[in-house]
Amino acid sequence: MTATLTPRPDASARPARPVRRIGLVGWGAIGRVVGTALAEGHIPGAELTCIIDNRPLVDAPAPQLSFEDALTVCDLIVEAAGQAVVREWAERVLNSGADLLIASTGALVDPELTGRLRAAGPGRVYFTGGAVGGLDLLQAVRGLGPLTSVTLTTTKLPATLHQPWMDAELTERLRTTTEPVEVMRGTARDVPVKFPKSTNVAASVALATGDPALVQVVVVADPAATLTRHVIEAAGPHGTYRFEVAHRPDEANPATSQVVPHAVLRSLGAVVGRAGQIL
Ligand SMILES: NC(=O)C1=CN([C@@H]2O[C@H](COP(=O)(O)OP(=O)(O)OC[C@H]3O[C@@H](n4cnc5c(N)ncnc54)[C@H](OP(=O)(O)O)[C@@H]3O)[C@@H](O)[C@H]2O)C=CC1
Ligand SMILES: O=C([O-])CC(=O)C(=O)O
Repeated sequence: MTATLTPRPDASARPARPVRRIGLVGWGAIGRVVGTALAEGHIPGAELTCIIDNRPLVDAPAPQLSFEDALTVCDLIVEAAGQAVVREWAERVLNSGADLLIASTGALVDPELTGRLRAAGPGRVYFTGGAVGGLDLLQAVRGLGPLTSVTLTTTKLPATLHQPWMDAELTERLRTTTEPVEVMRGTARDVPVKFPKSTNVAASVALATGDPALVQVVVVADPAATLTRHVIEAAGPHGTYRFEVAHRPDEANPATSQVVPHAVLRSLGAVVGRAGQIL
């Protein structure tokens, strides 16, 4: 085929990419590490413009703003606060024109919300792989056709899995067990809602593999789990896949693995990346 193609404008004539103005939601286990790294200039092309958090902050390296005010000054919001924030704010962020990077992926198993987010804009929505790996490969495998089975087994310290909806017997079992206890078995549609601060990974696997109902999730409380474990096993006509990670939990918030803020920074680096980096 022959075609007459217009030459690309000279690079020097193109405007330089503006530094992205980041609004960080959540100054907790994830947010403090992300915000400190941003304030120290570790992510080329991104500056920490403001922080949004429920509590008054005394030690923050950027001004604390309300969500409404943040949307008037930021062009990329990084969510590290919780699923409720995604439900309440994601659509407004995108409609304001800002992009959104989500850590609390569990909110995204709700098809009504994801439908609204797909229709919103001009902002774009991104999610971080967070505590699990292999998602890029699982996304690529979908190009070959659907997977036939996906399982995630998450094992954590019992205290990080206790939930207000649990009955007295299960609560006591989690408090006293000396052995692993299976606390829930379900799909990625159901599990992240039941453990909103500790099984977002199930939703992340579902986002990568394309169907929350296909992802079988087993949640295990193990008093010996000084490392948090996530095992993803998937199979389809084109191959079989297994990814296993074991993370040291954050000291202040052991529901969250220490690696997660660094996964957020890695995702952010890819979104805002500059010439001079291999992305
Ligand atoms: N994708 C993944 O692999 C992972 C995702 N996550 C997600 O990230 C979230 C944050 O994790 P982590 O940093 O460990 O949690 P933390 O509880 O340590 O910190 C969350 C911070 O956000 C604040 N916050 C909560 N709701 C709001 C709100 N509506 N507006 C402003 N601030 C708010 C909290 O304040 P307060 O305490 O007053 O509510 C707290 O300061 C988790 O809830 C989970 O959903 C976590 C781990 C892994
Ligand atoms: O940090 C982790 O290991 C996983 C986690 O809390 C989550 O997925 O919500």
